[in-house]
Amino acid sequence: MEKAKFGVLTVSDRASRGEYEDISGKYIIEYLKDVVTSPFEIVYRVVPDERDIIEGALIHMADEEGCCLILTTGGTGPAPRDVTPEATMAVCHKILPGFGELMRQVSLQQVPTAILSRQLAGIRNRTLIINLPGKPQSIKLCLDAVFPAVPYCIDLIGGPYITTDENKVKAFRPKG
Ligand SMILES: Nc1ncnc2c1ncn2[C@@H]1O[C@H](COP(=O)(O)OP(=O)(O)OP(=O)(O)O)[C@@H](O)[C@H]1O
Ligand SMILES: Nc1nc2c(c(=O)[nH]1)N[C@H]1C(S)=C(S)[C@@H](COP(=O)(O)O)O[C@H]1N2
Repeated sequence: MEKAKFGVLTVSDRASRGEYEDISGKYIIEYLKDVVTSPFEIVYRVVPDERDIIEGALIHMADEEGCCLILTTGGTGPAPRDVTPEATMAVCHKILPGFGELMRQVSLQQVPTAILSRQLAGIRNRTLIINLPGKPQSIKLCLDAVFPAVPYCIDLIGGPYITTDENKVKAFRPKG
């Protein structure tokens, strides 16, 4: 079975400077280890809220490392330095609006300020990129909502066959 590579990109000025621990990126890694049962390795990076650096990291993870999936956390809000969606849009060839719509919908049940997140998802060649908010408590909620569709999306872009622990996330493949 082909070993998948998953990119985890934390976008945070303060975490990148070491002013606080990157809890969100670590939660994402724990989530993947908990849920995904097919073989994979993680490519992990923490970068500041700088559009060029975020784009460079996304392109490196997609084109050089060959990640089939990149999960970003942070920088999706309306503050002047929040530019993760712009960087994601710039490197993607297709946008998948359903991911952001669903994640905001489930997040709204947790906090009314979920509408402030401009998080989106898109495809760069054979890589699916998904933005998650920076708040650690948003990670599981957002991933639980969208992850059932992630393995099939990776099938459709020609990536490795991803399987999950069905007790945690039931991957849905329309063609069975
Ligand atoms: N990677 C992370 N690990 C732990 N907590 C985080 C992380 N990213 C964000 N947070 C928390 O969520 C809050 C809102 O996230 P947001 O991405 O807007 O951060 P921010 O205030 O712009 O921080 P930064 O200066 O690090 O970019 C932060 O103030 C912080 O408490
Ligand atoms: N599930 C969930 N979504 C959430 C939040 C949250 O606490 N939980 N915080 C919101 C807030 S307050 C902001 S400003 C935006 C953007 O956060 P970011 O800049 O850290 O990505 O995400 C929103 N989405």
